[in-house]
Amino acid sequence: MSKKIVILGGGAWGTALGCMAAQNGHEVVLYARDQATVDEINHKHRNSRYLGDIALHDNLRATSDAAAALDNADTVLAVIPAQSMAAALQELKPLIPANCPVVLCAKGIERSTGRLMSQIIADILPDHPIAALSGPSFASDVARGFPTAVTIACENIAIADDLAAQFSGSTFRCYSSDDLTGVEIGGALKNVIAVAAGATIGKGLGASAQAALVTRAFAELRRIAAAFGGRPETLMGLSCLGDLMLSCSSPQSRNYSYGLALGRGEPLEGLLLAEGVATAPVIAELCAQRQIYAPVISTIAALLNGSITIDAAVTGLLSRPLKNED
Ligand SMILES: NC(=O)C1=CN([C@@H]2O[C@H](COP(=O)(O)OP(=O)(O)OC[C@H]3O[C@@H](n4cnc5c(N)ncnc54)[C@H](OP(=O)(O)O)[C@@H]3O)[C@@H](O)[C@H]2O)C=CC1
Ligand SMILES: O=C(CO)COP(=O)(O)O
Repeated sequence: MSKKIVILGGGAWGTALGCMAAQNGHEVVLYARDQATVDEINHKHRNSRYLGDIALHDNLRATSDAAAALDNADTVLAVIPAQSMAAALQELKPLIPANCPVVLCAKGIERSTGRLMSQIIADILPDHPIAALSGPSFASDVARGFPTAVTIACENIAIADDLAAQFSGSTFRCYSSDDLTGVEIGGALKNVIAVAAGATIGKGLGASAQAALVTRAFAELRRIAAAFGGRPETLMGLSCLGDLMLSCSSPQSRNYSYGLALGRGEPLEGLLLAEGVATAPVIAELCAQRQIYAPVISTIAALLNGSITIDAAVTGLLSRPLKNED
């Protein structure tokens, strides 16, 4: 059944998800604060600032009027970067219709508080069903209609199933899960590992070191997810393992590209926002507070704050004594 889907955020991922939802026959309104982006989407079916010359779906409409966008929304997708999510939702809160599910599409943890995105929603919009959409999916692939699969998680599985049905189409497949925390942890933490994978390759340490690092990190992410109340097996799916495969190997990933530049000793200014860089120290701190054994994350945090070199980080990690499933 056709729904009114409202996308908050006119960047690469919001625009791509808007195209996908329009392709599925929904009425889609994208809220972007930048009027030039709105005009370009409505008149030229492009978002050149974020998606180059990719032709957008004809039925994707945009507006900078948040009240008009959110009026009678059935489902809201929050596609604003993690560090800006709380401020944006606080501002838009009075406009979001009661009981309307909010689907989090950002991957990250709030740096200033250590909150997962779902904790932000629970604090700001406590009466709304919360879901997360996550998995291996580059915006440009989805906007072009390339085949993609993701997970949609909500603690109420009936809502997750309903959302998965709303967004699944001929080129975009959604699997449902009731493990919101597990899905969120996988999506947020893979960004950190992608930076490290890129740095390993950029430094010329080889694909074998990259594979060892990512595999050890994956074991660690499963432990961290369990400590936060998620199910380790959830991380075997698209939202963690799938996204590690994508983000730890492709220069299309901002996080991997940031790591490549770091490893090569290239200038980092001007690179696109790499969420893993913001997230690594927060996760390391949260793990330390909860006494979670997280050598990979803490080593990456130390690398990013400049207190150790990449060689020391990679060789140090690979020579640590083994513990449990490491
Ligand atoms: N790009 C991708 O391939 C994928 C991205 N994601 C996740 O999606 C999230 C967003 O990424 P992406 O779309 O690529 O980021 P972009 O940098 O492309 O776009 C971010 C958008 O958010 C808008 N924005 C920022 N702050 C606010 C605010 N306070 N109110 C309203 N709008 C705001 C920006 O507006 P303005 O243009 O005016 O600055 C911009 O349009 C990230 O968490 C990322 O991890 C997930 C899967 C794939
Ligand atoms: O999450 C993504 C793909 O699944 C996008 O990754 P980056 O943020 O590293 O570009």
